[in-house]
Amino acid sequence: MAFLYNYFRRTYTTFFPPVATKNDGALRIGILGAANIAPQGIITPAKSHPEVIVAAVAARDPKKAEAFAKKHGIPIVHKTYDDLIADPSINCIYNPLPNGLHYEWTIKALKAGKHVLLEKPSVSNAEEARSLFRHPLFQGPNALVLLEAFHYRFHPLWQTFLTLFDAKDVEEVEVKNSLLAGVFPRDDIRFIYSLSGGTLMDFGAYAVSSVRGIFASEPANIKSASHRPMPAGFDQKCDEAIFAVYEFPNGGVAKISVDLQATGGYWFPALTKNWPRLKGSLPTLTVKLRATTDKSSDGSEKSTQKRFIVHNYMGPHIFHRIDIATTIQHKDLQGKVAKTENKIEYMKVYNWPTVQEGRKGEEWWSTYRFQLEAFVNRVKGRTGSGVWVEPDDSIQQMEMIDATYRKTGLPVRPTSKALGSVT
Ligand SMILES: NC(=O)C1=CN([C@@H]2O[C@H](COP(=O)(O)OP(=O)(O)OC[C@H]3O[C@@H](n4cnc5c(N)ncnc54)[C@H](OP(=O)(O)O)[C@@H]3O)[C@@H](O)[C@H]2O)C=CC1
Ligand SMILES: O=C1OC[C@@H](O)[C@H](O)[C@H]1O
Repeated sequence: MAFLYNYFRRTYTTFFPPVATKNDGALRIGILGAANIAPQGIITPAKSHPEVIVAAVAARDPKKAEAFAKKHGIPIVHKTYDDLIADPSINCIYNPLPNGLHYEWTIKALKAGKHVLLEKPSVSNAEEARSLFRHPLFQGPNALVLLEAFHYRFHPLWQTFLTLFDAKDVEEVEVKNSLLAGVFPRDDIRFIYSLSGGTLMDFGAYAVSSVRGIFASEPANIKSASHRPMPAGFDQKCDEAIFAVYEFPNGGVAKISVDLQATGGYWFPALTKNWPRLKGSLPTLTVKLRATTDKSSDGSEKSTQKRFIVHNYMGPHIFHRIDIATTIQHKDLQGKVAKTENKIEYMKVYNWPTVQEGRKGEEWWSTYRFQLEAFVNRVKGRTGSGVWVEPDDSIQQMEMIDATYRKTGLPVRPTSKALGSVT
């Protein structure tokens, strides 16, 4: 009972947090577009942050912007994105536009002197990423802050998980992310090539980012990559599902399997193959370490194999669990398995044990709230938890996405025209 009470209390507070009194010097954030993700990504997290005010929004249709502002209590509505960026009362921009517009509007915002919290994936491809993250604007003291919003990385679950093993010992990783068919219509921004859509750019970007984090390196080779195309009549340059196998420099292998329109998996497949599939909807990641062997003085051997399963690494504030499974095999002098022991432990992480500087956070903080804390700390020159998505990390992420698309035979997502003009 106490467990259920705590679960509901924590989850309720995540979505309806206490509203903090705003400090003098609070950052004033403007939102580009009345985006679906904005309430979750910035508006709710900002409520409990004493140093953040969501002060303005602009949308292509001013009426839509007005309605959005009214609903979320945003005081300023600008007629255009350019007006929002030019507003001298705004010092930070949240950019949740479709992927294909990330580059253009982020460069414009930075050039106007604003810090930018940029939705993932940062841009359309590695060419854009190099141009953006290595921009001369970031050189010199008091440089602006730009963060690719890989929110899951900022939650203590992810960072604690990474401390449970040494990256060089990882043998196999498997990431499965799927979403049941119909959640996003097939003409959604996620499936429009000119807006840099594609499953690999969406849920797939988390799969790529997480395996890079687990191996703490970039893949040496893409062994295979394939996709399920969009159905006839929809954008054939977009992947509805993506499957890839990567080989890492330590000899380990990662498999990703990501589907944004999952169907089937029921009894009577011929009748049910088009039914939306709920099973497998929780993003799940499995990590198998290389077995280690200890020899005793009498010549017998003990081999230990560890496996971790992380349930819902993408949204741990709603639910998560790490399963730590250990198999120990005792071998006799002839090398025959004399005894096998299986142990399983479960782990949940909602807090940092300590942070170098600043607030530790609350157990009800969402990934987005932890991310906002880190963003503000960086703008204010504080260390905080120390977690960050470094510029080279964002570039390498896009390099791996591009290489995967090439391997499938699909084109790399298109480079923005702004790359040549708004530099
Ligand atoms: N961090 C996370 O958990 C999530 C991140 N995302 C990321 O956020 C971004 C936006 O996703 P989401 O909020 O779901 O998207 P939306 O469909 O809500 O689109 C976002 C904004 O983009 C503009 N827009 C929409 N369609 C078009 C179009 N055809 N052409 C030009 N502009 C368009 C609209 O701006 P306007 O209001 O001005 O019309 C809209 O408000 C993506 O980069 C996505 O990857 C998405 C979901 C979750
Ligand atoms: O980042 C994301 O996370 C949640 C998903 O619903 C969405 O498609 C994706 O963009």
